[in-house]
Amino acid sequence: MKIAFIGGGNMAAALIAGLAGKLTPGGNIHVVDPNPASLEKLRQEYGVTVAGVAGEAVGAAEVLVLAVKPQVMHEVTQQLLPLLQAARAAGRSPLVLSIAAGIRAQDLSRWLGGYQAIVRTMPNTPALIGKGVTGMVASSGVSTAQREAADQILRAVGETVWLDDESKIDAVTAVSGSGPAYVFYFIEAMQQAAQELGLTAEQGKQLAMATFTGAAQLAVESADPVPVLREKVTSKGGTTYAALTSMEASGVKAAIIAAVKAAAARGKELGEQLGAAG
Ligand SMILES: NC(=O)C1=CN([C@@H]2O[C@H](COP(=O)(O)OP(=O)(O)OC[C@H]3O[C@@H](n4cnc5c(N)ncnc54)[C@H](O)[C@@H]3O)[C@@H](O)[C@H]2O)C=CC1
Ligand SMILES: O=C(O)[C@@H]1CCC=N1
Repeated sequence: MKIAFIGGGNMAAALIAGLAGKLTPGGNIHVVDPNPASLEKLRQEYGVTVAGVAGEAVGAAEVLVLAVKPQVMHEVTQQLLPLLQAARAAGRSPLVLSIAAGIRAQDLSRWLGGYQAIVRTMPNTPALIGKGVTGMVASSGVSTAQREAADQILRAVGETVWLDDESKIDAVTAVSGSGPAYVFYFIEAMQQAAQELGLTAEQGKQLAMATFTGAAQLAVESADPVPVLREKVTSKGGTTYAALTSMEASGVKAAIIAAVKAAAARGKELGEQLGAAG
């Protein structure tokens, strides 16, 4: 499979790490980015071919992964438009796979001259260690083979969840796309509490990290549902009860739910604002 990445930043690097030499040889991956330092790093690590601007190698790819910030997506589509038009004229329609937050497939399609073979995805940063999860939705012009190719690309860095309706991708963005930041925020708070209670930074870090990874793994592996696991930690009148009662009194759960909804609303708003271009 020949894959071209438009944008060679954090998320592209995570995907390339999962793909190069596994799903496809590094030499079959082409990366376009105006930043020479990012390109050189990717070229050295994975043997990918690189370019500062999109050219022939992009037009020749079977999959174009759009991995730039949402704010530059319109400009990038205008650079890709002639290459896709040439591919179409030659009887090919490469799959366009976007990982950008907020950008709607209908806008990508319009910016790309009515192009229909588009898969919109929302990965997350644990993809960097092969533990990502990605929500995905396919436009009507995507073939079964292209859908499978998109799934393979994202499965190279974790799990995939297919959606039947693009409007749900804002919820995915809010839950799992932004989600790692919420977890890191909670870890930071636990570490700060550990230090305020007299533990060293190193001890607080070790305790918080092991608690998070251990509890998350237990939740995945246990036959018990998560609320039951929580109850098993919570002795009546004990320490956990004191902590959870304090959290309830502070409205922590309601605040988390409101925060996730704010992220979903921002995703929708970004889509509407950026979609107005072009
Ligand atoms: N960071 C995250 O947690 C997640 C990010 N995303 C999405 O992934 C996309 C990329 O995000 P990151 O990798 O974090 O950003 P990044 O800033 O690390 O990478 C973006 C890259 O695009 C390059 N670029 C800028 N203009 C370009 C152009 N005209 N042509 C080619 N490349 C160009 C930049 O030089 C940069 O290397 C964004 O749309 C974001 O919404 C999706 C899921 C999670
Ligand atoms: O914060 C953002 O907009 C991106 C999308 C999901 C994670 N980071």
